[in-house]
Amino acid sequence: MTQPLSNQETPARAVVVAIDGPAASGKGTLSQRIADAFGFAHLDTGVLYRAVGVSVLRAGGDPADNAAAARAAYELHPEHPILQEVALRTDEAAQAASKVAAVPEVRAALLDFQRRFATHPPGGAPGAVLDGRDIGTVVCPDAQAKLFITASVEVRAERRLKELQRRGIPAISSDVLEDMKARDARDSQRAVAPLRPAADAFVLDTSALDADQVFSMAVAHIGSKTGLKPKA
Ligand SMILES: Nc1ncnc2c1ncn2[C@@H]1O[C@H](COP(=O)(O)OP(=O)(O)OP(=O)(O)O)[C@@H](O)[C@H]1O
Ligand SMILES: Nc1ccn([C@@H]2O[C@H](COP(=O)(O)O)[C@@H](O)[C@H]2O)c(=O)n1
Repeated sequence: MTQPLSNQETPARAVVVAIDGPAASGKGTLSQRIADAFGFAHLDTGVLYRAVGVSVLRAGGDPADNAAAARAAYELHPEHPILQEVALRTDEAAQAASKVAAVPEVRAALLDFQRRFATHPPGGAPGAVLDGRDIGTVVCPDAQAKLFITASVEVRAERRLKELQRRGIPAISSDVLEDMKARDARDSQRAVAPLRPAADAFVLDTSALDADQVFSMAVAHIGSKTGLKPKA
């Protein structure tokens, strides 16, 4: 992936909040709320892997083919229209993403863009929230605050099922659960940048917490690490 077009440079060191966790744990919802509350920029890094996976599928390739995946990753750039497509939200895209994500060359190709987003948040924002699988461990190991958001696989599958139903997408409960287990296994067992909490991450099991409770606990943790409070 090539470098982003020049955004306003940020003079002071940007605050970086790393939020990792498995699929449908709620990290995307939390990350956007944290970014809005603190006036930070937000990068959903899963979108990058989804875009690479979908590009390979569209080219008629196999997402598990290292060369095809690496090629698609190097061709991706921050202004690429595929990054805005709703097609990235499908389960097919998620499964393809988790296959290309196991390819070391893909991860290497996407690394600079993610790091530059963290150090130079777009629009001159004073900080950045990045969510994914390896933000606290690999992409931004020096992030000031790291959270690992998780929940039981059954709870996560139920949340995803409800989300699909809300969006009018037909889905079968047992299929959603099996797909989530398969993705969890691929993401946590791969050799490169596997899904796991950083040693210094605040691990939050949200199985019995609603989104507001998770937000409050995350704000308190970020405050304790950075001294920052959300904007009024
Ligand atoms: N604490 C929570 N309690 C109940 N539902 C939640 C909670 N947090 C998020 N959700 C809902 O769960 C679903 C998944 O959340 P979200 O998309 O934020 O997860 P995610 O970890 O970013 O998933 P993915 O990695 O697949 O992108 C959404 O429908 C969201 O509204
Ligand atoms: N930092 C990341 C982010 C994502 N992945 C892979 O992409 C898949 C889709 O991610 P979502 O967050 O959109 O669900 C995910 O299953 C991972 O395989 C990654 O490896 N690293």
